[in-house]
Amino acid sequence: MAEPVIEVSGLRCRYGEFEAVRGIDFEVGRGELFALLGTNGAGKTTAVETVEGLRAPDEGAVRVFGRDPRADRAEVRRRTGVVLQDSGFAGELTVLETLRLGAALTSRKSDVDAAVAMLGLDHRIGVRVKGLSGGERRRLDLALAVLGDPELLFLDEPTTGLDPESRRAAWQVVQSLRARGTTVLLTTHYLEEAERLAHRLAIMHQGRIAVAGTLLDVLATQRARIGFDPGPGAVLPELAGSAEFTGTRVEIRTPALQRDLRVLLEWAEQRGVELAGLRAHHASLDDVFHSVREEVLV
Ligand SMILES: Nc1ncnc2c1ncn2[C@@H]1O[C@H](COP(=O)(O)OP(=O)(O)OP(=O)(O)O)[C@@H](O)[C@H]1O
Repeated sequence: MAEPVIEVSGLRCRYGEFEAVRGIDFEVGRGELFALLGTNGAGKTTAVETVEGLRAPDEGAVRVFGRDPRADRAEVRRRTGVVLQDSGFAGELTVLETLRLGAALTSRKSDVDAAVAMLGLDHRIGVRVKGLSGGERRRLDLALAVLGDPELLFLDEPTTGLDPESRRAAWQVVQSLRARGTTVLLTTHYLEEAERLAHRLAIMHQGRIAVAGTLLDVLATQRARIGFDPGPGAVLPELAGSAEFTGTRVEIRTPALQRDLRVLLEWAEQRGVELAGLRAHHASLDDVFHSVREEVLV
């Protein structure tokens, strides 16, 4: 991995007696987009707030740029952008005034025009913030966070509440940040968002990381699926996976997708039959998430 920008080891966080984060480890390398997913109440916000230096670990260690984000808050903050759920700026200010205020508050050299252009807000700069749509507000939040081109960006559920079109527009912005080499820690409830944007991801459940890695690593924790209609009285060949019949259709869950598919295609070829309605695919992130929630992977 590239030089780590975020290092979390053995992190535990408690609220009184309740342990919300129960010993998690992860690293985010320079230029990497790392997505933290999880079931409700899994501990994502608590973990990210600790990385942001907003709360102290009860146990374990957090390093950002090799520093303690609380003890060296000024230095870490100078190199970091944060997208909050709501920027909290006054609704009476225009978009341009808000961005200028944001630029004045960051110690990095900020290019307001570049942020406006990147986020496609050019035609809205004279509009008061209270007159923006939800999607435009989120883009303004993003524009504020990318002022001064931070090395590290925390994106906390950046597309929550957006319609599909605004969500796609926000993804484009995140993709351009990714292309520029900005390191990003993203938390999201949208599996598709993580699937499209993240280099690596982790799924948390009840304070622990249940599964982590590249998308392929994570998908490989679940069996792939092959489904087709074998026709009446068919006896399937021996497969690595297990078959389950529902009506006329058979569903095979297999750890060896390519091998079982080859065996089935050869079998069909020899019998001179079509595998009607054939579908073969790796597990989806949704399958993995479901297994985590059902605690199969914890
Ligand atoms: N201030 C608090 N006092 C007591 N318990 C808290 C506090 N904040 C969070 N918790 C509990 O800690 C656990 C983790 O919460 P956290 O907000 O970190 O999870 P999350 O993964 O971000 O959840 P969600 O996806 O639902 O927003 C939850 O069970 C939550 O109820």
